Amino acid sequence: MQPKIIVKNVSKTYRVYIKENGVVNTVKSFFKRRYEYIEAVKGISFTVNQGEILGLIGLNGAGKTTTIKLVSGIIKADKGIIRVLGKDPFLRSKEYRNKVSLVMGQRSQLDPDLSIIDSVKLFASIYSIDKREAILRAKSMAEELGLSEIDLQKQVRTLSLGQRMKGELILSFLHLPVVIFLDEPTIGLDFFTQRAIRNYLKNYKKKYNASIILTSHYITDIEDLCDNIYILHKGQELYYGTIEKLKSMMPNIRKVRFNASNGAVERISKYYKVEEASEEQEYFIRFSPEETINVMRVLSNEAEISNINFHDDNLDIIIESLYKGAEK
Ligand SMILES: Nc1ncnc2c1ncn2[C@@H]1O[C@H](COP(=O)(O)OP(=O)(O)OP(=O)(O)O)[C@@H](O)[C@H]1O
Repeated sequence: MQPKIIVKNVSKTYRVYIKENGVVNTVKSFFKRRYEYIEAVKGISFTVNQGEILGLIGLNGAGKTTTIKLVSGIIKADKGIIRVLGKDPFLRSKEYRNKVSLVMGQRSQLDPDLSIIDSVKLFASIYSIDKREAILRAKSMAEELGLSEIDLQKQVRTLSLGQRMKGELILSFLHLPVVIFLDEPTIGLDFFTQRAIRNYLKNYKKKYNASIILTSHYITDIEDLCDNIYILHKGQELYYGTIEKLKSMMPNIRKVRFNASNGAVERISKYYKVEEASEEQEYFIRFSPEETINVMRVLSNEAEISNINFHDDNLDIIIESLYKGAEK
């Protein structure tokens, strides 16, 4: 069977107008505009089969949202081929729109003045779904997501972020799409809401054999949901394949995170490369499992350590190492 989503050698460059400072320069730029070119995505290729979830991973600005916009047909690629359900998504035919859905975690389709159920009724008429059937679907989806009947009736602007996101999903899945694009669907949500959304997506994929592309900065989303991952770095492919293959490709890495004084860090640095963590006075060392005893010895000899934490070769450590390798 043909993959439901095909992306072949796709590139996208944005042209940004450079605004000059000062009156003279503004007048000059009226005649000769200066532009900067941002190569957001460079020659990316992947496919998504029926019943598959592909996770798009990358640092801020890596090109994830651009990729989602290209594949969903919001913007046009400069180069390459994109096919979704055999069609060019940029043409956005009615048939295509009826089978596809796009959820952007940071942009809402819900009208803040209406309730979720009112929006559901509106969407039902747009997608020509029987109103009663749409309400039944919405209620059953709400139950699965842990959203109460009362929440469905409340004005959207009074709902919490998590409740709104659940409403967003109900609306986006109402027409039972078979291809779904999700850009950071769990952003800013608490642990329980994230889990409810993950379970919902997993069940939906299974029930409707849907093909899904998802971006997320949360490694749990990626590990829990994705059959394949595509790691983007500066608009290009850094890795494409399963999580298991990625783990088997990388040397076994462990990481210890600890708090220590500056003096202690200096002493430990004689033995191991100490890296700064995001929090103040927090540091970490990467090492192979065979070195564990030695690392513990160095740390206990050289410093008064508070708050020590060991991690095994978690996916986040592996991906971080990949990024570091790409920077060398
Ligand atoms: N409409 C636009 N015009 C100009 N440049 C853009 C536009 N959209 C994105 N970019 C640039 O393209 C690059 C990729 O951006 P993109 O939003 O795709 O990254 P991302 O991986 O989704 O980032 P984040 O994780 O921060 O959301 C960035 O340098 C960004 O500034």
